[in-house]
Amino acid sequence: MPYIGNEWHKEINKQPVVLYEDISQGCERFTVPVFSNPRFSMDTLVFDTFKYTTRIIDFSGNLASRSATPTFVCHCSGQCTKHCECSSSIYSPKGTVEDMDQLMWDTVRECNENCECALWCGNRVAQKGAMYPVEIFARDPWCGWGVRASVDIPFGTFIGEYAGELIDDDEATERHDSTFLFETRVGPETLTIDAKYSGNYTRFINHSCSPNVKVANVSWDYDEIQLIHMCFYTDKLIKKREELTIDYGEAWWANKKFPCRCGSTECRYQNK
Ligand SMILES: C[S@@+](CC[C@H](N)C(=O)[O-])C[C@H]1O[C@@H](n2cnc3c(N)ncnc32)[C@H](O)[C@@H]1O
Repeated sequence: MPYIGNEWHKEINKQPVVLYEDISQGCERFTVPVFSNPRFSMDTLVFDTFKYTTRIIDFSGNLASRSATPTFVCHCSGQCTKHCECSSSIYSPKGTVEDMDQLMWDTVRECNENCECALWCGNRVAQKGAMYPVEIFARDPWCGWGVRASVDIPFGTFIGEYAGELIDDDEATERHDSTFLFETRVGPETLTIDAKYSGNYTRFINHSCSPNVKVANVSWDYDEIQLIHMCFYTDKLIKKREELTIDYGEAWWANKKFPCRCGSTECRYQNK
C-alpha cells in the first residue's frame, strides 16, 4: 500500500474501480472491463439496459429481403495476391492498412464466404473481429464514458465494427435519441445503425477534433447487394491507456447545443 502522508486513505479511495470485469460477456476475444472514476459520479444505468453484441441486427428486415444473388468470388488458392479480382489490396502482409487515404476513398472489399481462398487469406481482416483489447473508462462529467486501449495498438490496425440494430429511415425518425445513430448502406439504400440498446464497445468512442481512429466502409457479404460495415482503424500508433477517438463530422455537430470537450488545440466546436 503506498504511503502518501496522513491522507493516504483518501488517495487510495480515489483509485478507479472496476465496475464490470467484462461487459462483452465473452462476445469478444478479450474482456472489456469498465472503470469508474471516484472523482465524479457517472450514469451507470446504461450498462443495465445495454445488450452487448458484435453483430449487425437486421431490425427492419433489410438484409433478409435481399435478392441472395451471390456476388463475384475469387478463385485463388491459399493467399490472395494483388491480382485477385476481389482483393482491394489495402492490407499489408501484417493485416494492417498502410495507406489511410486509400482506406478513406474506397470501399474495402474483403473476400467472402464463397471465395476459394483460405480462411487465413490476408484479405479477410475486419470480418474476423477485433483482436486488440480495449476498456471503457469514465472520461469526465461532460463526455461521459470513453474507450481506451489496454495495450499498444499499431498504426493501421482494424479495431472493431460499429455494431447495433440496422434500421430504415422511418424507424430512425421514430427513435428519439440520435446519439448512437450511424449511417450506412445496403446496396444503393441508405440505412442507419442504432447502437443505443445493442452494440459493442465502439458506441462508447468519443469525438475528437484530432482523432486517432478512422472509420471506413468495408464489405464482405457474399450477396450482390452488399451491406457496408462501418469499420474502425487506428490512424496512428496508440499507446496503452490512450483514449480512442473518431471525428463525428460537421453534420453531427451542426445541431448540438453543447461545446466539444475534446481538449485538442485544433478543436473546431468548442464555442457553441
Ligand atoms: C456515441 S456517444 C459516446 C459515448 C458517450 N460518451 C457515453 O457515455 O455513452 C456520443 C456522446 O458522447 C458525448 N461526447 C462525445 N464526444 C464528446 C466531445 N468531444 N465533447 C463533448 N461531449 C462528447 C456527447 O454527450 C455525445 O452525445
